[in-house]
Amino acid sequence: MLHACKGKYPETDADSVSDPARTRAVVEVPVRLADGGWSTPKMVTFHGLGDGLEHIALVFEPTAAVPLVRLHSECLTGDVFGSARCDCGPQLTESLQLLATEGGILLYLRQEGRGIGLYNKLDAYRLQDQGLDTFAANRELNFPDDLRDYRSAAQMLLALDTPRIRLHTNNPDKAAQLRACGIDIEEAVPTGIFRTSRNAQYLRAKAVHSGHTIDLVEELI
Ligand SMILES: Nc1nc2c(ncn2[C@@H]2O[C@H](COP(=O)(O)OP(=O)(O)OP(=O)(O)O)[C@@H](O)[C@H]2O)c(=O)[nH]1
Ligand SMILES: [Zn+2]
Repeated sequence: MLHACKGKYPETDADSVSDPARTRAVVEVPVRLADGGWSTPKMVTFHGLGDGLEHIALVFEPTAAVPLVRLHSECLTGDVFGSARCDCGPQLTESLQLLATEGGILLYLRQEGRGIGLYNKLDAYRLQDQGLDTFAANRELNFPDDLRDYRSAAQMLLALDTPRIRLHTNNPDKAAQLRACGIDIEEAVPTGIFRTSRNAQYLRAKAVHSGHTIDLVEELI
């Protein structure tokens, strides 16, 4: 049973999520890995996710008793086109390789632009090109710093019978929100730091404004 958690913005989203979700379909999808090999995780869809979005899980078996789990928020520019403005592409590549090697679950969450959507993210990029950092650009567009709410992720984990996890992230908000929804996080396993001259300011802003565990290497910034 899902812990009744209020989510991040209870004032605008009054329903607490306490209803369980259930899996809908399971299909095998062969995916190409960074090392040139292949893996065939199970792609899982769901009924009853609270936010109504088409999130998917990729389950790499065999999973450990306490599996490694990556919550990856959608980034069309980085994940699909390899944009160097952020670190999303390399993080996705890293997590797929790791999960294929040791087993675990990737939740691919349809939270483009930290929840503001693709067009708004591209508007925010234009403001960043004028000098605002990624969080100030959100605020200039009248959005909060980060709109993501992970209640559906908690529902997905419980539907997969995975209430206890090791979470692959540098983002403390992901762990805090999952815990508030009753997910037991045994350990936060940090992701790699994929810093380049093009994304250094983006990584710096994440460390400074949202507490990501990313070392600041000032000479690159
Ligand atoms: N609003 C906004 N969103 C961005 C920007 N750059 C990347 N994103 C989004 O940020 C999110 C990054 O997702 P993740 O990599 O899962 O999350 P994270 O907060 O970086 O945390 P970890 O990678 O788990 O440490 C994606 O939804 C991207 O689309 C930006 O400049 N503005
Ligand atoms: Zn990105």
